[in-house]
Amino acid sequence: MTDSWLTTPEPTGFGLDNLPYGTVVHGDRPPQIAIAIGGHAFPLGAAAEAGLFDGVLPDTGVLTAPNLDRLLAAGPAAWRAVRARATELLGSRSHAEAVRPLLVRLDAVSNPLPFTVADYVDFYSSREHAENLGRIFRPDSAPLLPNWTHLPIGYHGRSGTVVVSGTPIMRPHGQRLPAPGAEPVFGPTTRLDIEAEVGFVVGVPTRMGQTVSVDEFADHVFGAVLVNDWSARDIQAWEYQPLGPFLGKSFATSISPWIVPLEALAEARVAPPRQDPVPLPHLLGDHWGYDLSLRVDLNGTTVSRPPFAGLYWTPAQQLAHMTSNGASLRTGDLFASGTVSGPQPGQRGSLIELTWNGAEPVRLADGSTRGFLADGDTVVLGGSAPGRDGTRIGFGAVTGTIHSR
Ligand SMILES: O=C(O)/C=C/C(=O)CC(=O)CC(=O)O
Ligand SMILES: [Ca+2]
Ligand SMILES: [Mg+2]
Repeated sequence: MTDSWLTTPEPTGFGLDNLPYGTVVHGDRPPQIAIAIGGHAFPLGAAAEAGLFDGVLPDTGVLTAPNLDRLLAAGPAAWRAVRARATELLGSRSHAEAVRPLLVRLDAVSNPLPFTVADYVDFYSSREHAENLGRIFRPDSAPLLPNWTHLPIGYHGRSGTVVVSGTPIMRPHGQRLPAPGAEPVFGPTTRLDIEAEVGFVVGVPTRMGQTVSVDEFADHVFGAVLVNDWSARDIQAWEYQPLGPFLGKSFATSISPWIVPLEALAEARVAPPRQDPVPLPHLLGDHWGYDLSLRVDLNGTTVSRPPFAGLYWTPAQQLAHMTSNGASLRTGDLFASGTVSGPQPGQRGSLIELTWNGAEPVRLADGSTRGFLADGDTVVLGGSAPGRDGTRIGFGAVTGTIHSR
């Protein structure tokens, strides 16, 4: 926040070098897009109507739209132009008089889903996570299947149940085996879990037959959000072979309301991990990882701090792989990294790993323990990245509370 004329009592991670985008509702005004700055939202619809973005984009409707769909589709040149103008408006004191009356405190707005989620893909790119799940689900086989080091494994999820932070999570019902070898029963999951992930939001679409190379990542991807891919482990374990996750993961996936633009993550780029074997050519190019630090809080107790930097497959490789067969992209496609787990036990991004399938429950600050989630539990995922000059780029948070139905 040091460069802005706005000051906030405590660092929010929403400084001038971040400027994440979301959708806000306040008062009687219909939803509009906004940028978060410090403890405030800067509504871009109102700003455009006040003439503050005149001449910045050929189509001002992009800024007065009810969500980010049109800005996502407008592409990198438009993203740069809006960001440059917002940086001027929020960074230079000469604009304070025009901007200040438009600002709304973040605690006075609600955040609808920031964009229309088109398709939703979930990868499986953390080697530590994949090995842990392999050991738990398939104890008699090698932890990694042979394809894992050759391509970013993923599956198509259910975009219609991607919800914004704060949306109540209904405990799913489904089939599970009450004991190994027993007959299946139907009822509420007894193994409700989280998955701490990072999701990337596609702006610029492609035609069918077109592919997106590793080098073209930034031509298509707008930014990143935190993702909690809620998972019912008992339903999953029974249903997943041979076609993969289905109802155990399709009931809800929560995302954080503010999309951090790729440009804000420039300082967070890190070299990708060494890949052995060297991937096939369609997965090679100029690519990088991101040094994002995640945090998982369960009812106010921090239970994990997953590091994103060590992920085996990078977001650019995920996108290249996802389009390598010629499948088209749509504006609003969301592809998530997969659960982020690091090598240390305190860095695991799911309860099934943290508690080793419930056998070693985690202890919370109130003295209670959890193998999996109980009704009434609240999970908050947070995240941040290094910014310029020692500052942090904040992702805000994605929260969800479990309800029975
Ligand atoms: O190994 C399995 O059978 C299942 C793995 C998962 O549940 C992981 C998944 O959804 C992808 C991810 O988040 O990494
Ligand atoms: Ca997942
Ligand atoms: Mg899900």
